[in-house]
Amino acid sequence: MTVDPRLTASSDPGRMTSSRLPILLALVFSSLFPVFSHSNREMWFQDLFPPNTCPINAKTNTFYGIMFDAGSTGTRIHIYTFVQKSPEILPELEGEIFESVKPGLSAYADQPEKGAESVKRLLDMAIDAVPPHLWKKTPVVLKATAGLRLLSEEKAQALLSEVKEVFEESPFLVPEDSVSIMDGSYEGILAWITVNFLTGQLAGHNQHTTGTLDLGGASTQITFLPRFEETLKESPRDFLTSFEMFNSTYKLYTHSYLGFGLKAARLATLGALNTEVADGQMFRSSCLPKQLEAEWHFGGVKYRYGGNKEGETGFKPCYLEVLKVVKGKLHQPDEIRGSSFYAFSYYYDRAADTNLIDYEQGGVLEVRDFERKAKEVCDNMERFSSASPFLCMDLTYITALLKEGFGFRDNTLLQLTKKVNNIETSWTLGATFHLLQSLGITY
Ligand SMILES: Nc1ncnc2c1ncn2[C@@H]1O[C@H](COP(=O)(O)OP(=O)(O)O)[C@@H](O)[C@H]1O
Ligand SMILES: [Ca+2]
Repeated sequence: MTVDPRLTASSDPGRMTSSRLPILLALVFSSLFPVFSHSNREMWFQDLFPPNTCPINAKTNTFYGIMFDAGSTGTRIHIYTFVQKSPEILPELEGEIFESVKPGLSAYADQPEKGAESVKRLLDMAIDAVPPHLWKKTPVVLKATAGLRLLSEEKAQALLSEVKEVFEESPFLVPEDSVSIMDGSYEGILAWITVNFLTGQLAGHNQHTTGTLDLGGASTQITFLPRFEETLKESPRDFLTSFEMFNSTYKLYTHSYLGFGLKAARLATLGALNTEVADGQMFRSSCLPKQLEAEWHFGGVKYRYGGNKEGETGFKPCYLEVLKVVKGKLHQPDEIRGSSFYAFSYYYDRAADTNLIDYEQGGVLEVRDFERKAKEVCDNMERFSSASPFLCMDLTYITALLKEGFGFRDNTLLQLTKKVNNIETSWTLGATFHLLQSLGITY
């Protein structure tokens, strides 16, 4: 029995990452907001927040932002602390408190109150973390991703309105639209903002920004800043989005593929995605251990699945099965073939599960490393039988998605990083910047 290290990592309530990023952030902010100067007292956030809320005479100020990520496999709270030490000094992103619960909201499709309860338990942490005098000024927002996108409108709305009620009963600031399903393209853009902000790339002239790959349970995103005219010309219109943040406009390539997250891909490989599942129906695959027969609940449906008892198993037949799921289904922008990308979520988890990277430190991999590991696991399933029975399928899917789906080269570099300077590399930070910007909150 292997323990998912994420479970231990996230079962530490109130874990405070008190990282300080003063130098880095000062650099980022000062180049993002070149208008800043001591003499005219213009502030870095002048364009970020309306002038009437700029705390020109404020002393040390701490302000908070609470962002919930209602993912398909879990709900996570991110409580960000920002400090404005004096009007002359740039505010710092001081730290983040992070906690998560499983399962995700969509698992409560038929019990929306219970779903909202799981959110409330996380929100109680914010009550402890944020000083009472700041509660009213601290916005709380929840954005749901693919899990809720896949539910019926009615079930999704029932969950969202229960959560809204929890927010409204809390002492925090509840903006309009505080509970919603996020558009897939925002997920990609906001994660891109987070990563490039945390790595200081937004400070320059966008020369060295890094693209991002997110592999969730139900959907997957790819986002990068195109460098070549060709990419802009050849990409489908709705893959290109202009986005304003920190006083700059970014024209990004981004797309969210619904149904191409790791768990949805398992169902697709088994032939069980978007089909009526008959009672007792068995779905078999050459990517699973021969003798396996088991049940799996996903999105409120029970699936029976198993290995190819009589037939083939192993990497080759598995790759062919998985290929059917991705081949020709994704747009392949030429310019990404040779670039490097940040990759998170299940890319990270599966790489860590198979010791391709260190669970805490992350690491840098080439696309071919996933293929090598997929072969090793699929061709020796009995050796990996203590791990998830889906390990072979997952690694093979990741390999096929990267190579045949997006069209990456074998030697494309992937940077797997869970945290930069102790802050989670999640779309939630980008979303919090956007939130603060729209609310004009500074303390
Ligand atoms: N903030 C986070 N920190 C660590 N892991 C995360 C975080 N957000 C998502 N993950 C990982 O992402 C994967 C699932 O994505 P999820 O967000 O639940 O699905 P989706 O994005 O499709 O709604 C899991 O591997 C989960 O552990
Ligand atoms: Ca996600």
